[in-house]
Formats: sequence, structure tokens, C-alpha cells
Amino acid sequence: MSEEKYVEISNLVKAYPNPFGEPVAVVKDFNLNIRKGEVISIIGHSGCGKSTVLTMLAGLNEITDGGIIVAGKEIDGPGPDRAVVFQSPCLLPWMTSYGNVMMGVKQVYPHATKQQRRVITEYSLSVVGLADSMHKYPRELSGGMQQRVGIARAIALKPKVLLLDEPFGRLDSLTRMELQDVILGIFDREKITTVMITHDPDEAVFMSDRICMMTNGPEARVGEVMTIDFQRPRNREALMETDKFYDYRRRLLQFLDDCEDEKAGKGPIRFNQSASA
Ligand SMILES: Nc1ncnc2c1ncn2[C@@H]1O[C@H](COP(=O)(O)OP(=O)(O)OP(=O)(O)O)[C@@H](O)[C@H]1O
Repeated sequence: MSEEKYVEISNLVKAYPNPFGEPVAVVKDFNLNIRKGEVISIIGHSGCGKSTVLTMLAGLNEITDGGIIVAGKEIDGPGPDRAVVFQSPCLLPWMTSYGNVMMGVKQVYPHATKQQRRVITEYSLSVVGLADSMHKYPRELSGGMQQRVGIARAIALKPKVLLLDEPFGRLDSLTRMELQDVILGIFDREKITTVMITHDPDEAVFMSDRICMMTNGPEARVGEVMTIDFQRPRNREALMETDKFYDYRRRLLQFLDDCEDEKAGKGPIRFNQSASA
């Protein structure tokens, strides 16, 4: 298994039926290789197919054509090697934060002792800053805290790949920044290979090693991949003082503008030819 191609997405196609039942390829010939420990953001206009790609990676959405290999193994349905965090954490309301995380831990570590499971659960909750709220029920937690439980639940499974589908999408901007810092801390500590969907160019630049920009659908594909050359651990204030941050941000916005122009028939997208997947 190659560390350079820890995740290999090759010629991925997804077709959904249109109202007449005919297949329409929403995503077509989507190619991307992801290194072990790398953090990749996927950005693109609404409806281009970002969640479609992520749910195929999660094994929750059937692949029409092409394939995905994770750590040397072709994926075929969901598995504990890939943990997903959605916009809403969907916690079981009758269980505490601890209970919600423990539930997944029990499934993934059936042979661990009670003590080992307790350590994993408590560690995951403390990593997301919930050491003092482990025994609270979801109704006693704010939206941001609930999302922290969702993240703890995902990392407790020690996944090979962490999949984040707009994990901060429903949060106010302050909570969003707090959670971005929590996730960045996890990247630094756990070095989990991560694919994250976002609509926010600043978030993409701040958090990613590379940003995969998707063209508009139908037949959406990788338009350009931009490497974000900032050291980790990252500090928001320091990054935002660099010209590089704004150069990256400008390029992202330019790409998204070009996609809009292409859709409006104003001409082809001027992809950056030096970028590669
Ligand atoms: N189950 C489905 N059946 C038919 N069409 C679907 C289905 N799921 C998604 N689509 C269509 O596929 C396209 C891509 O949807 P997807 O949710 O992947 O886009 P997205 O980029 O994640 O959007 P957003 O940014 O708004 O969340 C959209 O046109 C959507 O309407």
C-alpha cells in the first residue's frame, strides 16, 4: 500500500435518474489521490456533487462506475475505517455524550475490555473539549457542543479516513472558529487522513493541505487542485497576516467565478494548468 496514494479515487462516476428515469451523470471522471495524513477540502458550487463524492467515499452511496481504494482495499459499502461527521450530529437523545460515543466504540472494539473502551471514549471526548460534559444529555448541550460529540464519536473509531460533510455549516461564526481549532488540533495530534466539504474559502485555506475545486455539474469533476503551503500547527491570526493566505483565497474565488461564467455561457474555465490531482 502506497502512502502517497492512501486514498485513490479513479474515474469515479455517479449517475442519478432524472424525472424520466434516465441516468444523468452528476459526477464523471472524478480522479484524486490523497496522501496518508493529508487534509483535503472539496469546494465547489452548491449542487455540483460534493456530498455525492463524499457519500461514495463513505460507502453510503453506490458507485456507478470507477472505484475508490482506501489503504489498499477497494471500498464496498460502509466500514469503521471511514468515519463521517455530517452537518447535524444525530445524537441519541436518551444517551449522554459518553453513551453516544461509547456506542460506536463497543461496535468497533468488540474484544476490548471495559476499561479500554472507557479510556478511548473519555480520551475522545476530552480531545474535543468535553471532559466536563461527558455525562450530559444532548438536550443539555449547545449545537456546537453536540457537534463536538459527533466529532468525538468519529475519532473514537480510530478511522483510517475522516470524512467531514460541512461539519460547521449550522454553527454561528464564533462557534465555527472554535470547532475549526478543535479539528486542527486533532489533525496535529492524530494525523488522520481527512476529506472535508466546505463552502467557505477561508476555512478551506486555513484547514487544508490541498483544496480540490470541483467544476459545476452535471459531469462535475476535479477542476483544479491547489496546495496550501502553510506549516502545521497553524495559527489563524498569523496566517491571516500573510499575503499567501489572500493569494490562495483569491484563486479559489476566481475558480468559483469562472465556474459561474462557464455555466452562464461566458466561456470555458481557465484552469490552472500547473495544478494536478
Ligand atoms: N438521490 C438523488 N437522486 C437524484 N438526484 C440527486 C440525488 N442526490 C443528489 N442528487 C443531485 O445530484 C446533484 C449533486 O448533489 P450533491 O448533494 O452531491 O451536491 P453538493 O455539491 O453536495 O451540494 P450542496 O453544496 O448544496 O450541499 C444535485 O443536482 C442533486 O440534486
